[in-house]
Amino acid sequence: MVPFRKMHGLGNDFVVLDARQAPLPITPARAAAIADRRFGVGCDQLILLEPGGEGADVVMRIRNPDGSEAGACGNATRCVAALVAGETARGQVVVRTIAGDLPVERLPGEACDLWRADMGAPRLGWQEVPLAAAMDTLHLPLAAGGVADPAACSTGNPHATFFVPALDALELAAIGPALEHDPIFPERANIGFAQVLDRAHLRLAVWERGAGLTLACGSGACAALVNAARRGLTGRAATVSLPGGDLRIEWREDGHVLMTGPAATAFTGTLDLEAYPR
Ligand SMILES: N[C@H](CCC[C@H](N)C(=O)O)C(=O)O
Repeated sequence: MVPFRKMHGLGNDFVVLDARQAPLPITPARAAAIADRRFGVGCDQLILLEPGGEGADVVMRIRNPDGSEAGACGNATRCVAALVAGETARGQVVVRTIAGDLPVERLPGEACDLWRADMGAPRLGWQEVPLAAAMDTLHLPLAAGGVADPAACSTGNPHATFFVPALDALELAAIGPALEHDPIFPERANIGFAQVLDRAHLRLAVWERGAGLTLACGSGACAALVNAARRGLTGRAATVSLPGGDLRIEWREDGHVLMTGPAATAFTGTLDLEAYPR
């Protein structure tokens, strides 16, 4: 039996497995089976912890419920930092991902601690998102289901942000899949739908690559603020209100994006890996 920790960031939920002491055989098929909400434990992403090494406290690998690996997961970054900080009683944790090292700082709070992750600088070039051809990443020639003209960037994973007048008027589950899989995104993309409430407040819902609609998407909130600021719709800092709650996002003058929000453990348990497909 293998212990796991069920965590979430604003309801974007994770099964966290710990392979820091010994490797765990987690194939894409096994990750998908564990993430299944009926036949497995159920989660938006499966998070595998590996030993950190020089300059990082922990390595965080990220698998979507379809088994695909992602380079970033903002909400899980805060959760993993909270888990490691709880073990070490330190207020700073460096989480290493395949897209880079993310320093996270604990912000002690009355009701609950908040965690501020430095998600690094967004990648704004078409090849960095990536997109299928050279184009202006501020205005993509893409439209579907009543939305059009998104901006795109990478925050360690690919994001497109559509700016819409009324989020509630959209059937996101109807239009998300086709946009996620549009050939303009050679690695697919996370699709954000953002409503600008004022220059310091966005509403956002995200159809996540490999996962579908989630209650929150940390990297998507970072991408939405960056894309909004690039278009002059907001300043360089805003509250991003997602269905699961609020994140504070700041695109610092040095180019780094800071994401501040909560992290929580819902429960712990054990699972029999051999009961899941290899
Ligand atoms: N579905 C995303 C990974 C999870 C991102 C999200 N849960 C977050 O908090 O950033 C992708 O394939 O790039």
